[in-house]
This record gives sequence, structure tokens and C-alpha cells, in this order.
Amino acid sequence: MAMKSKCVKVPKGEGEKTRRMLAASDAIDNRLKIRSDESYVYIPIMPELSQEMLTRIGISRPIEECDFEESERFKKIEDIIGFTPSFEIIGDIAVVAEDYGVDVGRAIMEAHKSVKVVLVPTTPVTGEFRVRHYRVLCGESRTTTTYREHGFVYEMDLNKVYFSPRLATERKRVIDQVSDMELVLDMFAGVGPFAIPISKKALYTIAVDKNPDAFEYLKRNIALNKARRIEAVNADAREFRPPQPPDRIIMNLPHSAREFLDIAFGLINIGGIIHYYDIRPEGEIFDAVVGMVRSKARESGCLIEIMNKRIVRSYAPHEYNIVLDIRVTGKAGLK
Ligand SMILES: C[S@@+](CC[C@H](N)C(=O)[O-])C[C@H]1O[C@@H](n2cnc3c(N)ncnc32)[C@H](O)[C@@H]1O
Repeated sequence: MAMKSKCVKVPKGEGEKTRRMLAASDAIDNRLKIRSDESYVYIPIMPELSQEMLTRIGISRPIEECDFEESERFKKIEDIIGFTPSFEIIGDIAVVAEDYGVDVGRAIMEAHKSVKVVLVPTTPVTGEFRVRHYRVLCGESRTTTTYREHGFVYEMDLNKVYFSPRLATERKRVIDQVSDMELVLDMFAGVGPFAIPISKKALYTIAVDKNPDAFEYLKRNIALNKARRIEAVNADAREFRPPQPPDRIIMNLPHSAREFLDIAFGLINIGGIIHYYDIRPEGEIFDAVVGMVRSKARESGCLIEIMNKRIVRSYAPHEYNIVLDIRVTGKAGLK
């Protein structure tokens, strides 16, 4: 059956080189067959790939749309085991939502050829560093992987650091807002998926994380992505003080970011923006949290404007991960 897909169209002589560049960034939609005519090769690409991301990969062709045949090599998991298990893919690791058994792990690997390891969580995301532990269900015996997002690459050990690919759209939303004269502080940076792309746009970026393992991966990922004008800091965000008031602060520690709001309000420049994340119950999503933020702002002597409030994703049954974009419009005693 033919399917419409985004694609890159290149002259035949450039086909293999382009295919390799796209494959290195996991950007090819392998569910569809690459096709060609007399003059051109048409390579189907992943739906989320934007023109900007394509340019970052090094390909200066416009994204087009064409019909493609489905690849025979692509077998759906339902065809193998009769149901669709819940799992997410981080780099070449699939993480299943529950302990389905080895047959499910093998089916995931068969349907997703790039998956080399299937992990089952043995703990919830827990503790100050928001880390989760895993057991290998099948495949290679490791928890380290390399993940690509928005044209950047991140190494990580899932047993030692927090990471969620489900925040990719939210990260892009924030990254897109950054302009070139900003000092940005990421208070809870993890392995760098907000801070590293931001560093390519901002004047200077400071990425803080208290987890020594996250800090090591953060430094490694800064180097891997050749990021400049960025500094990794292994510190408690409550104690760290940037050299100047930041124009933007990212507070992506949803379970306890509220305990750091006084610090963020104290640090932020007038006119600056705070991206504040929280976990909220269904039926009471925004009112109480907006009230809490306003009262913390008042206590810190800040005048604020809540520019935007949105649900980022569902977090657990009847719970949502939300974000507020808060602009500080004035501070007591300052103009
Ligand atoms: C939910 S994760 C977010 C990571 C990253 N922003 C991302 O999108 O992947 C929160 C991070 O905050 C770090 N953290 C927790 N408490 C902290 C503190 N007091 N100061 C600095 N970092 C902290 C954790 O180690 C963890 O890496």
C-alpha cells in the first residue's frame, strides 16, 4: 500500500551519501521503501524532522512529500505477538512499560531493527536525581545508549541519569523561544537536552545538575555537540549563583521545582522568563498552581505575568505534567 511521507529528493549521484547522513541521525523512516526514478532518489524521513533539523544534519534540500511503498522488512509487533505492548525507544534501547516477558522483547527487536537492548524498569523514577533502575529483558547487556533529538546527540546511562524522549516537543517549544542576547540558566539540566540546543542560540548558557553522573554526561554531550558559550556546573541549584541575572530560567524538576521558585525569582532579570514545570492532578490542573506561583512571586517581591500555561504530557493516570511560562515584569525597589 502506498503512503504519503515527508522525504528528501536528491540527484542519483548524491543518493548514497545523503542516505548515510540521514541514517547517522536516525532520520530515515525505515517503515517505507526508498525509491528512485531516472534522475532522483527519494528518501522517506521521520515525520517530526523539520527543515531546520535537516540543515543541522548537513543536508541543504527542501523537505518534499511523496508516495512510498511500505517496506516488507518492516514487521509490525502486533503481527508477531498479537497485541501492541507499551514501550518507548531511547537511542537503541527500548524500555517496556511492564514486565511482558522475553517474547515481547524479541518482537520489539524484530520490528525495530535499530533496537539492540530491551529494558524493564525495576523501580519507579525516584529520589532527588529522578533516576530509575532497569533489568535487561533481552538483547545486549547494557543500559548506556546514544540518543538523537532535534539534530543533537546525547550519550547517557539510563541507570544513572534521568531522561525522557516524551519531552522532545516541549524542549523544542522552549528552544525556539530563545534569542541571541540571552543569558540562560537551566537549573536542572540532566544530560543537556534543553541547554545544549539553547547554547547554539543564546549569548551564554549555564547548565546546572546536582547528580554527578548527569554532570559527567552533560560535559561529554557538550563536547560531542561542539557546543560553545555553555558551562556545565555540578551543584545544587539552591546554592548556585550565576555571575549575572539570567534572562531565562528553565525549572524542569516537576515534583519539586516549587521549592526553588524563591531562588529563580531572586535571580531572574527584569523582563526575563521562567519555564516552571509541575505535576498536577486531573480536575485541578492550573488554578492552585497559578495561585501558588503568584504568592511565591509576591513573597520574592516580583511582579509577574503568566504568559502561557499548558499540559506537556500525561504523567500517570489522572496526573499531568504541566508548564507555566512566567515573565517577571518588575521587582520591588528596582525598575
Ligand atoms: C526531571 S530531570 C530533568 C532533566 C533535563 N532537564 C531533561 O529534560 O532531561 C531533573 C534533573 O534535576 C536534577 N536535580 C535534582 N535536584 C537538583 C538540585 N537541587 N540542583 C540541581 N539539580 C538537581 C536531577 O539530577 C535531574 O537530572
